Amino acid sequence: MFPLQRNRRLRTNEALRSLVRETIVTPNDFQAPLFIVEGENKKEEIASMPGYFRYSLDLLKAEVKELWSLGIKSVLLFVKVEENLKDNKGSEAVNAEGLMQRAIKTVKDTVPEMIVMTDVALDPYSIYGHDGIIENGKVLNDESVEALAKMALSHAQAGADFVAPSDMMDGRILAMRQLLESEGFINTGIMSYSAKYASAFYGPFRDALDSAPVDAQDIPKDKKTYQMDPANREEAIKETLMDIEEGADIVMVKPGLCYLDIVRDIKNAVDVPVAVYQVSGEYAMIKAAAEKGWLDHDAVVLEQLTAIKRAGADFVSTYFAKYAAKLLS
Ligand SMILES: NCc1[nH]cc(CCC(=O)O)c1CC(=O)O
Ligand SMILES: [Mg+2]
Repeated sequence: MFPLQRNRRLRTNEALRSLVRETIVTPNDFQAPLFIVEGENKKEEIASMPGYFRYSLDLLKAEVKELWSLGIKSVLLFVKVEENLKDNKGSEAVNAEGLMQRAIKTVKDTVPEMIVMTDVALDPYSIYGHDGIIENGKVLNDESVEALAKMALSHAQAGADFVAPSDMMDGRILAMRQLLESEGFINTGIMSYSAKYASAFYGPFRDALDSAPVDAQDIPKDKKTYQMDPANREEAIKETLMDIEEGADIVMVKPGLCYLDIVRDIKNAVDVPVAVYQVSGEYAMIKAAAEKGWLDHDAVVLEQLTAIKRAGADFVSTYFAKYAAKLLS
């Protein structure tokens, strides 16, 4: 007797494998997060993210040109805010001459076609390292939403193509959409971090921006009252459907690898593009294991990006964007 199906036949050689391959990853699938710092001629490596840097605006230009030349068509901007500019309300976030607002203009002036998305959350601007305003030991929802909507408007005014609220307050997408519409920014999109988990994988990011929740009395030690419980699945669909109803153009699942079941659930449930954020801790894990010689760095990078896309991501925000684009070229 012979086997009725010889599945190995389709795996005989690379030509055949590539013919029947279900998921192809290209630089079109990547969005590059960028960390920006005040000053000149600065390219600072982030200790817990080897090979990843914070750039001052002058050096940002060359980086953005290189990304574009490699086929990466979108960036997601984050700023490291000077300590003396931080307060509880994130007042600096709406400064028309602030670092973010100048960064948006710098990117658009350098490569006008580059799609610029901006992180909207108060944590880099907050003396307490929280995404919203704090009062009596609690993160206020509605007051924070009001501040976040103004922040989004300020980014739109500076020229952002999309704002990307990462704060997980309730009702912020509706508030942002309404404010943007009423101010004439009808074409500014919203990419909502709609299913964002209270994950331990954000540590290196908080090092990069010096934005971790501070350890002080009456300040919440973590973000569990607004970011989602990693144990929850159904809730991710509820959160995401609500954000779409409120006006989100793109929804996001974050982090990536531990949440690919959520990615597939959401891909099946919605008819808008689904983004996935492969976060800083995921980057750091691969770097650390590769540094020790325990994993094949390049193979693992491509395998993870392929897996995220296979799970249902329409694109991936990834610190490997530039590197993987080079690998693929
Ligand atoms: N709200 C800000 C924000 N936007 C993206 C990340 C994490 C990204 C990463 O780890 O790569 C965070 C940190 C956090 O929520 O604490
Ligand atoms: Mg929500």
